[in-house]
Amino acid sequence: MSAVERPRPATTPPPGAEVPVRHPDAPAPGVSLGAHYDECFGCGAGQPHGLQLEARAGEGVAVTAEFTVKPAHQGAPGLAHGGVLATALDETLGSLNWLMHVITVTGRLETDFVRPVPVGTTLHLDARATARVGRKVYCTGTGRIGGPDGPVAVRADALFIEVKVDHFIENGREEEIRAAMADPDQTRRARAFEVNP
Ligand SMILES: CCCCC/C=C\C/C=C\C/C=C\C/C=C\CCCC(=O)SCCNC(=O)CCNC(=O)[C@H](O)C(C)(C)COP(=O)(O)OP(=O)(O)OC[C@H]1O[C@@H](n2cnc3c(N)ncnc32)[C@H](O)[C@@H]1OP(=O)(O)O
Repeated sequence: MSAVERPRPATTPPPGAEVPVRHPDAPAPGVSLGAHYDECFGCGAGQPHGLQLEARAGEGVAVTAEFTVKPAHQGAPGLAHGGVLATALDETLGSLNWLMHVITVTGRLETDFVRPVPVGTTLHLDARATARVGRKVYCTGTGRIGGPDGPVAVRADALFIEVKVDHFIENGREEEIRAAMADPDQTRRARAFEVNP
């Protein structure tokens, strides 16, 4: 099959896709984004074994983040589990929502594991949105070890799909949805994504 006939990978934007736009009210570069949900396994402080990943706004539609691998994140002895590293990328890519003021969920996440990541390592992550087509946001990210300019240990290309807050209200377990809706701070955070003039 020639390159022309081969189907385009789902994470590769089609020609003519829109360039993602930074929302005018997006947090300034360097500002910490905080957790979108306190119980989130990726970023919430309420999950002791979670990643507790901390993301900051970057320039344009980009973010940076750090995550330190804990003993609870092992796959092989002394090494991070690949699924945990994919979660770190997923969470960092998901944080791009704050920059565009949209709510998106992961549709597809393609991850390359390039180097093993030992327990105790701080993974320096970055992500940027590369294209938008309708509800689809194309994005890419890397995780480096030894510093923000260190070698790449993991990388991912992803396709996120825009949803409304109802996506969570209709699909989440009632107990947690009720608690989230009763929490004014949570409602404020969800609104910050949805207001998109
Ligand atoms: C007040 C209470 C509220 C509390 C809420 C709290 C906070 C909310 C705020 C923010 C939270 C949001 C994000 C958090 C950030 C980071 C966390 C990490 C991110 C995640 O971890 S998030 C969890 C994992 N994620 C899922 O749980 C998704 C499960 N899934 C679905 O819910 C559906 O599947 C959905 C909605 C994705 C699509 O469903 P749908 O019916 O709406 O739309 P449809 O299928 O028509 O797709 C439309 C176009 O996307 C293309 N498309 C879709 N899926 C594709 C795929 N997989 N590959 C290639 N293309 C795909 C189609 O081909 C079509 O393309 P086209 O338009 O070109 O035809």
